[in-house]
Amino acid sequence: EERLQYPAARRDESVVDDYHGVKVADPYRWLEDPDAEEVKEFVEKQVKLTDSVLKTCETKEKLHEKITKLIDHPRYDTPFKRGNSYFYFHNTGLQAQSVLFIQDDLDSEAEVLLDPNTLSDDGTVSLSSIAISEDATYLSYGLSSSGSDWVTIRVMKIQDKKVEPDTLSWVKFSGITWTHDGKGFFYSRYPAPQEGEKIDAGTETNSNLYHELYYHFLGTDQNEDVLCWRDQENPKHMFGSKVTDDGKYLIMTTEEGCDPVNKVYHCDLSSLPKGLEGFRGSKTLLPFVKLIDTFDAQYIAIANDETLFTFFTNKDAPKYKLVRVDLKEPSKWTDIVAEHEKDVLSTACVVNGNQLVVSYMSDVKHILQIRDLESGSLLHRLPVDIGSVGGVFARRKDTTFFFRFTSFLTPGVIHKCDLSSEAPEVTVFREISVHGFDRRAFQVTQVFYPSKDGTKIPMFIVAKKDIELDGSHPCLLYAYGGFSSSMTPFFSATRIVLSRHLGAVFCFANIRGGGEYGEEWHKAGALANKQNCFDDFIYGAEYLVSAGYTQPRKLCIEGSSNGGILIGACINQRPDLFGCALAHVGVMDMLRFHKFTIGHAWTSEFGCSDKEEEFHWLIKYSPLHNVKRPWEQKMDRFVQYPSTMLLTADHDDRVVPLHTFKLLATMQYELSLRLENSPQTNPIIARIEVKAGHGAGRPTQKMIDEAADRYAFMAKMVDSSWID
Ligand SMILES: O=C(NCC(=O)N1CCC[C@H]1C(=O)O)OCc1ccccc1
Repeated sequence: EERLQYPAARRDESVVDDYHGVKVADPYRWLEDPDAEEVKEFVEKQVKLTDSVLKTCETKEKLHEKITKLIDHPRYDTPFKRGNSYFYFHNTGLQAQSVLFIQDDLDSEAEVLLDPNTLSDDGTVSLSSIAISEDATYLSYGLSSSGSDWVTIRVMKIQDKKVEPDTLSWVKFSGITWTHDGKGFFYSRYPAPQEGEKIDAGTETNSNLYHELYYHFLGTDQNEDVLCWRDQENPKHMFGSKVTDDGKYLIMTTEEGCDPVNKVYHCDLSSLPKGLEGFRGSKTLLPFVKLIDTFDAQYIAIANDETLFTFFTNKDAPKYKLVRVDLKEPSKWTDIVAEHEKDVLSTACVVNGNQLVVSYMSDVKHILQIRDLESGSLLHRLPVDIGSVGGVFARRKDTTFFFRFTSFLTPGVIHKCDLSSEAPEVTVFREISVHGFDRRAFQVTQVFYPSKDGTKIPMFIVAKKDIELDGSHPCLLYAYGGFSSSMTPFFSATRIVLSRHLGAVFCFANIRGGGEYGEEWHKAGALANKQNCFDDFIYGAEYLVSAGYTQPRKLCIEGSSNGGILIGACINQRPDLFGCALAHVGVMDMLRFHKFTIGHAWTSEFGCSDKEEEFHWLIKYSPLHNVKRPWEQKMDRFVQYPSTMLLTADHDDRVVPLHTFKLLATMQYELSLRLENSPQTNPIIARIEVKAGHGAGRPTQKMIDEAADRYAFMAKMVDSSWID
């Protein structure tokens, strides 16, 4: 087939860095400036090239239509109580953003409280967080534009839905937590940009440093807010806040990266002589007591009775446990729910006065239990199918709570659990049905295949029932592998369409780096062990081929963000194993990622090229630095890179687009431009979205458009035919 004409991108051979004596060229360094005319031209040419390729992907329109139809079903999230009202999010199907509803009772008329779709004409303003005051008088909410991490906090009076003038800017990576007097709330922010420092809400690449914790008094200007905490000596530190259920304590957590470890400071708000008012206009920080002042474990406060606190922790418990401490005797800790020998404690939430709702992850499936808060002893097991439980928003004073259940073949069920009688009563509160989807046509299998070092890796395989294991099927293999983030079953309308109309098998490999088996599993795929993630994924692909599900030229691999590294590294290491590769918002320059926006927080997972030993970990797998021509390697047969689509967006300030731009230019040059008649005929392209970010808050239409594009590309490249 004809070879693509790639746009030539300038190579500045003069840019060579010295990492601990090792010279590393970075000829596309100029692509790191999103505002440079030359970069805008680069993007324009790449968009044109990609559009020309997408025009030849004939399943695009049909995929778009089928995905739109299947996504167009009403979706609800779990209801939660504040004051005497219930709140829940709902999407009728194709709304750009879900809408927040309020109702007095579960079966009374619900009305719209906040509809983010009215905040922009193209649905690109999204709700990033909400917090309702204790008596449900006020709703404070964070708005983000074009998918950026930057948030503007607003406040609405619930009773008349009037939006107050309060507007808080420069908010990022922030919770919102009200004091129970309803006078205001704690939130986190970054300092306003210095003179001349360009911050334009999501397209800048400046590093986010010197996080601060503030308290905002309702009805005042942001510049009157009380600075509660900051740490000038530790620019990477980030501060979270939570007011306890009894309204008495402010619990502040400090993180310095993405590892599940944090400090815990507490402040007894009732002991402040003049309350928080006493701090207005002063630079004095709040008087915190340091309960935990190291980063050797994670501690999340889940309940307290006066000074007796219950914490969710991984201290000496990589599969997590619940512990208790009296603030008056901070060195005496006792186990309440001991670490399970196999299952990972995932969530714990106090409910019904003195009970706990806890969920465990057992071989990547959730178990739900009710336990006694005081002793931790098991009271009830709640019946849930094989799948994922989420959205448990319980309050100590509620006897009822709701939870969401989903799985690969269950679009989403909201269950209600009533604990008012002796035995819990679990009922279906809302069932999300997807018309035209018949789960009986599909089957889900969980396999445990051995990786390179023999470690058993779980993988979910979803396929139409009774397929022939003759290697003929297109297959989509997805993984993430990092940040102790676990990938449990979830419903994807898009993948159902791929299965039904392209005959695709879709798979999810729970590779190391995730949290599926606790912190050991996470650490086994991080820092010096990152290659385990790639081995796990490669062996998963080999398993799918040897078991007859698919064959290399029909196998498409896909990953996002940290999962984008996975894709970049795997096509570098095994270009022969895949027919297609889709890498979303990947971190592709592992030597420089820590210099941009929040990248510095990821050194806990990847290490940092500033350190010699860690540089040698990173240079070995960094996608940008390991693009090699397979036909020049000692590959045992003629090999080229799979057809590759890199995806990014102009307002992605989590993983800045420069990673994708630099890898794209490098692959197009090394594999094609630098040779006459290169053997690389598989396309290497990028899909660059505008007015979009890392993914959170992306409007439905943009998600459908992107899915249709990338899977039409996949369909063409693995040469799968449409099934009506
Ligand atoms: O950076 C992340 N999360 C990690 C993240 O988004 N990553 C990690 C690598 C690339 C990208 C991804 O995989 O989505 O969130 C910001 C944050 C908040 C609080 C404390 C530290 C950091």
